[in-house]
Amino acid sequence: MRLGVPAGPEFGGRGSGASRAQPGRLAPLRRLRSAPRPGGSREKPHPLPPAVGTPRPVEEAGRASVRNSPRVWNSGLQRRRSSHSSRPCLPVPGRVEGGPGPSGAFGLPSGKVLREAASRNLTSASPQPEDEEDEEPALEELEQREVLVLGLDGAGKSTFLRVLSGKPPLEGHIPTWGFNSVRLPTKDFEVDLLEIGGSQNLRFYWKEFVSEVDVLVFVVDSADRLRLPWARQELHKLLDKDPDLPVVVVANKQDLSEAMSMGELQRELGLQAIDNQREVFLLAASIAPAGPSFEEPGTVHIWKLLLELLS
Ligand SMILES: Nc1nc2c(ncn2[C@@H]2O[C@H](COP(=O)(O)OP(=O)(O)OP(=O)(O)O)[C@@H](O)[C@H]2O)c(=O)[nH]1
Ligand SMILES: [Mg+2]
Repeated sequence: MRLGVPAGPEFGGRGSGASRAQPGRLAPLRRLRSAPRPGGSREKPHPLPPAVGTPRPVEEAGRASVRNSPRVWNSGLQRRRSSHSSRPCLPVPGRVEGGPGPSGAFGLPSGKVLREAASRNLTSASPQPEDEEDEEPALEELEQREVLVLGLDGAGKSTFLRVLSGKPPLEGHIPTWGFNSVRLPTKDFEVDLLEIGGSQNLRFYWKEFVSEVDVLVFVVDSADRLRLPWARQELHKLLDKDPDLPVVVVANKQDLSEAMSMGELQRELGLQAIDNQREVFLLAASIAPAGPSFEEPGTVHIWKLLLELLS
């Protein structure tokens, strides 16, 4: 088994990968396939035409629109992706950070549903009739990339989405009871990031979505030693579900003194054992360090890697 990229300076690492990387930097990691997937072996779920409209540079991601939890349903989804036909709606209260109040069940979004909601500037959407499928709104023309953000509750997923979209982290942990999404434009495409809450009753739904996205980001609380075995178990369930999906494991909360080293995390998460054909990265991060100021958001390097993988 090849243990990928040594921790070079460009990744903010310090050598063997056994030491803790600097918070906020890309950490020693393991890349098992040298080239990013340039639309290669894994078929894009939405082979859409090239982006239209005014391209915006990646650096402007902070100004991206944030769509907090549009209430959407799965209507129309089944027609594009057959595997969606069995996708369940989340039988959970609809309260999501910044989103509408509790009422009824959520159907989790995928790119198409998110695009529909965004194009209509909706925070909630009703089921769409079948014959609207052919009417593609302007936003539908934009090329999309989809990233699923998972991890145990409290790992930092919502914080990641907030910081990426230029918002300050929230004080304390406000659990996501359904999903949470953000769309970030780049000059070449738009990136939809979808968080599904990490509480135990929501983890069941994670696997329904891994085959629908381009990259999986799995956020781990590096200081949560006790629950690491659960994180490992959930991560490997997802890996088993889609053997080709590139995975970025974010070892978050590296600012905490009790945070595990990258070597330890690599071992405890069982990353060495992962199939050589898969792209797997382990990145150290402090997405929202508890201490005073920090120079750059802890998301910068994660975002750069995502862009590389999605290009
Ligand atoms: N010390 C420290 N705390 C962090 C960091 N990132 C996030 N947090 C905190 O971790 C807590 C949980 O963050 P969330 O983003 O809400 O966690 P989540 O993964 O979305 O959790 P669920 O929605 O319940 O699945 C919050 O209090 C954050 O401020 C970090 O890098 N360092
Ligand atoms: Mg959350």
